[in-house]
Amino acid sequence: MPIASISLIRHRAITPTATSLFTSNHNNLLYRFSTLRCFTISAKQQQQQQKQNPNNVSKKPPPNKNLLRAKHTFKDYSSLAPILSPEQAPPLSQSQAIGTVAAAQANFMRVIVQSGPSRTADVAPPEGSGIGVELLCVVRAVLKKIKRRVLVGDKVLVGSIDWVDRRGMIENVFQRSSEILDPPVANVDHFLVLFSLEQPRLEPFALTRFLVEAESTGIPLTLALNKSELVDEETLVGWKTRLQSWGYEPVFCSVDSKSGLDALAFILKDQTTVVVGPSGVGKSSLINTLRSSHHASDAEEGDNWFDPILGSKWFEEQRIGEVSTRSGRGKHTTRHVSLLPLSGGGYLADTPGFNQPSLMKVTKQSLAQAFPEVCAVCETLCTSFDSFKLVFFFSSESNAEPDLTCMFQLIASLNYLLQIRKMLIDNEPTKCSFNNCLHLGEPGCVVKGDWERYPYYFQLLDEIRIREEFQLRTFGTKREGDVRFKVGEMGVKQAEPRLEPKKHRRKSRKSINQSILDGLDELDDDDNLDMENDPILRAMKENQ
Ligand SMILES: Nc1nc2c(ncn2[C@@H]2O[C@H](COP(=O)(O)OP(=O)(O)OP(=O)(O)O)[C@@H](O)[C@H]2O)c(=O)[nH]1
Ligand SMILES: [Zn+2]
Repeated sequence: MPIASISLIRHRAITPTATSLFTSNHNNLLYRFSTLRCFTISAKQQQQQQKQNPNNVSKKPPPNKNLLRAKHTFKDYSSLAPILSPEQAPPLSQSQAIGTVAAAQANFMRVIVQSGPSRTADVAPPEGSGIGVELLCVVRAVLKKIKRRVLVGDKVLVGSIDWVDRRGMIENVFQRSSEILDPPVANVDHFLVLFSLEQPRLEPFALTRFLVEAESTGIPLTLALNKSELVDEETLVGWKTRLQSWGYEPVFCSVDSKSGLDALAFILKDQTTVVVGPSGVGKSSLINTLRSSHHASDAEEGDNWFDPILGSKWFEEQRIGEVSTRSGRGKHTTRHVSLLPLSGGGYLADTPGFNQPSLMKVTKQSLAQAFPEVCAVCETLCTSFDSFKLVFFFSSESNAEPDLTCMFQLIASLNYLLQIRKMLIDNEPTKCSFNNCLHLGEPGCVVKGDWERYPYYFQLLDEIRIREEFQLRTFGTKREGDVRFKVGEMGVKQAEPRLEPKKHRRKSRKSINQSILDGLDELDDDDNLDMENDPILRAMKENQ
């Protein structure tokens, strides 16, 4: 604590705005050092600019001594920079490298580093060889203090690397392109929603739940149906037609008869894919088969694109569970997640034990957007709009003389599409008379109940409504993440801990779920609900 107080006093000399950034909260104080880092960077940049362009010297203000002193004072925190942007390539020392967190175990993270400065050839892979090295890393304590969480899938800056013992320390995290909660994985590019046609039998409502959960993240998904050898051709065709009407093109596969696996391997290449689906459908079996050299079509036999630590086992075969003969379900219980490197490039994450999508991120208003069949018209138009942009781009890039007639036609059509798009955006997400329409037969609603999954939509909407009402009572607002983002100095996005009122500790998910269940019981005998005006309750009554 004394160190923090001294820093605060010195910092007061810098600038009044910076002083106001400080609070007495110790966590916040630590976080603010990262803001301070921006000040010191800009002072350095100014100096560099002056060196490069000496004519400008007189126009620039003299270097602020206080800023330089601040830099000196906080040099111990020099690597606590703002979150790094994905394209950023910070200069690396001999003991630093950039890598991907592939697994988390207790206090250690396994990081596969790919890029780094030129290092001694016998301990580190040659630069540009494409071969990664596994390092066992701890997370720098100060990152934990400011709640800059490191997740599996994160791109990280590793420092203090001992290339012989394969140890290092995660010093900073790059900004994520995506983040999912169940299981917690960063930078996911793709979901593989895997179900089996039999053992356990494909259930349309369970499938809908998984699809809705995946759709709600906005991350692209592929739907694959395993154990296809257990059903006849007629069943396959039936499911294909049915799923097409939901807006999906399923990939049929069978780990046992090795069918459909090349198509899947092609789809998964060079992406970080999370495989989701109920227990017992064959997720682990599929992952093991796809990772075996037999199915890495582009990789040479035995070609391991990363060099594991001697004796480490986390990336080896996934455990395959038995299917319980009584329930037809799998028996997995472990809940941990690792990114398993695919030999041809990319990663796969298994999700054992994450068998019930929580739908925590789905709201009443966003639910309809997770059903592709509801906004099918909208999507077709948007897709044609995007391909149109592409055509336009190419024609203007070509070296040939521009064909004016063609160009005018293009512009006219572009205008037309823009108008349609505007119309759609104005009416998004529902195209109904009022934009918070829940499609439950409200006046002016264009979505009728004539689609197969309407009852599922209805059921999920009811579930989400109950949860939202409970959250509103309990937390006063809808729950959001524990970190909020602020655009700081130089437009850099920075994470800031979001503290719960009164308590500075986050409740465990288990206790939140438990309190939600308790609350739901209370809610059932509550008569304060607005029965008259609630569209879901009204529609339920009408459907009875
Ligand atoms: N008939 C048949 N059985 C399969 C196929 N693929 C996997 N299985 C079997 O299905 C059972 C469950 O497979 P797992 O890979 O453990 O399933 P999982 O989805 O990973 O299950 P959890 O780990 O519990 O989430 C195992 O007995 C597999 O041998 C297939 O294509 N056909
Ligand atoms: Zn509507």
